[in-house]
Amino acid sequence: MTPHINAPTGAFAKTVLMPGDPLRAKYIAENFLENPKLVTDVRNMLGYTGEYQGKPISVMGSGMGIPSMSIYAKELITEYGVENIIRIGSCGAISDKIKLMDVVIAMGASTDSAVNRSRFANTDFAMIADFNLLSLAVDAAKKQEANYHVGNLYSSDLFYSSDESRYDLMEKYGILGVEMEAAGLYGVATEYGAKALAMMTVTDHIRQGLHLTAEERQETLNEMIKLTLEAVSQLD
Ligand SMILES: O=P(O)(O)O[C@H]1O[C@H](CO)[C@@H](O)[C@H]1O
Ligand SMILES: O=c1cc[nH]c(=O)[nH]1
Repeated sequence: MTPHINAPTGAFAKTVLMPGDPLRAKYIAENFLENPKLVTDVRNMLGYTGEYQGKPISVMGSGMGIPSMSIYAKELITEYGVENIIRIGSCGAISDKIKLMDVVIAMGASTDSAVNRSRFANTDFAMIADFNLLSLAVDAAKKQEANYHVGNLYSSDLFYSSDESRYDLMEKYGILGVEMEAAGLYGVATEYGAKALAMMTVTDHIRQGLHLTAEERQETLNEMIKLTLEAVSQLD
């Protein structure tokens, strides 16, 4: 057990899906996994282990922002032997080429957070996804005929930013979506020797001021969840 996770040793599968919202973790466990069992509930950051197509898999909330994600991801890897972490989240798009409900698969993650510079002698380490997880996700997205994009994500410390000009820069540099955890997850996975990927559903269009309804969020997140489960079911 850790200060933040009250599951016994061995309670997590080697692959953990991590949405930001612990209630989304509950929803996924109850609707997509067989025999789901609650394994941790400290601070209501719910985590479950069940099976998908006969293979053990866990799902746990990460909370919002890099600090929260970093605590849980680090403890899952070093204290529970977790090998693969896949963030399944929501993001805001900037470019008109990206539509609401599209799926963004984060080959890389840029950030305004200082955590990765703290790790890497105050220099810029390129935060990238594990190539095998990325390939499996792309294969699953093709098979599912999802509208997907692969590229660079931006993990922002601020959900509410008054600097609108930053979105011009992000668009110029090809950022596909803005969210708040992926660059931290990639940093933790790199530091502690695990594999990571972040998959996002576009729930908001920042420039166009568009937002999915609650019902649309549910349906499109379902598509991403199925796609992710299909991808991780191919892991050894
Ligand atoms: O839907 P989740 O996974 O929480 O992701 C996004 O939503 C939250 C902000 O509303 C942040 O955590 C951001 O990264
Ligand atoms: O961080 C986030 C998440 C969803 N939508 C946004 O605009 N930003």
